[in-house]
Amino acid sequence: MSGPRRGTLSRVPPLNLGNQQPKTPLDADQAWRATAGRASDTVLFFDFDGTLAPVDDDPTAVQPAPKVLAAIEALAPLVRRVAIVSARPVEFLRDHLGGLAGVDLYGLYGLEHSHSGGETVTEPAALPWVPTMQELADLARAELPPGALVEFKRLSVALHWRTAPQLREVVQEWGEAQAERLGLRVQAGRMVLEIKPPVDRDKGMVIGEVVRDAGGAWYFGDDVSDIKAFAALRARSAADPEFLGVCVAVANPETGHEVAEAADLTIDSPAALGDFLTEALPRLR
Ligand SMILES: O=P(O)(O)OC[C@H]1O[C@H](O[C@H]2O[C@H](CO)[C@@H](O)[C@H](O)[C@H]2O)[C@H](O)[C@@H](O)[C@@H]1O
Repeated sequence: MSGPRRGTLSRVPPLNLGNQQPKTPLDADQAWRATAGRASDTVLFFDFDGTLAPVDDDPTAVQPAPKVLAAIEALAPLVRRVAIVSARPVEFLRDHLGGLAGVDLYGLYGLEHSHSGGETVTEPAALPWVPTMQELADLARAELPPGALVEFKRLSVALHWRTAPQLREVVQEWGEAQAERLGLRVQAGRMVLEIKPPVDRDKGMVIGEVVRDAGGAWYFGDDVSDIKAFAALRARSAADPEFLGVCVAVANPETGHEVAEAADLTIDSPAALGDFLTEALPRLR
């Protein structure tokens, strides 16, 4: 198994929000020990793609890595809350988490949520944008060259070039021009450009709200959108030195460097995360 390693410290701060506050000075062992003393007051957050599930060419074919779901299910009763925070719709998360109980789901960067198996609630300000997103997906399918993959997610459209990397520039330019034309927002990701409604909601805002009265939190993520979540934990720690925020990057060849720079620890892969969480379990019991 590949264990966690310290994030690399950079002399020149990278251009992201995650490095604006000091990192936690603890290694993984110390961080779990500190968490054990406040487990019932700690929230565990996980991104989905690239964190719980290894990347696949086909976004519909992904599955969580072995051990990950069993470890999360066993951790859930030991901590205050477990939450999955993803760009995927809540329905997709529910279908791909194998009936995981007692876990909160935040989909579409927080535009949707479902608490502990409850109904899915959509941010009302986003709903009027559904027809625009549908039209955008149809237009993308008609206008983008073969090889670009268009993923319609009701309240966002993801334009993928993983299986046709030569199309990166064409897809990005097309997506950015459409976002400007329609007054939408873009979010970069791993070989993907995501186009979203102009509604103020991101992973950082979700995390900021959930940890407001928590004593600690861990966030595991692999992509640039997860850096906003790291920043929310940094901000919470800065406001309250008693709060323990631990930011963990899951390594990858695309966004890995930037995310690791913003994190306290780096884990090699979703499979290694399964081992990491399994080994943490007895420490919280
Ligand atoms: O917030 P996340 O849960 O990390 O979602 C981010 C994006 O994940 C998916 O795309 C990524 O994973 C795909 C499957 O492994 C891969 O083919 C693609 O290249 C990656 O960008 C998802 O399809 C997107 O909608 C999410 O925005």
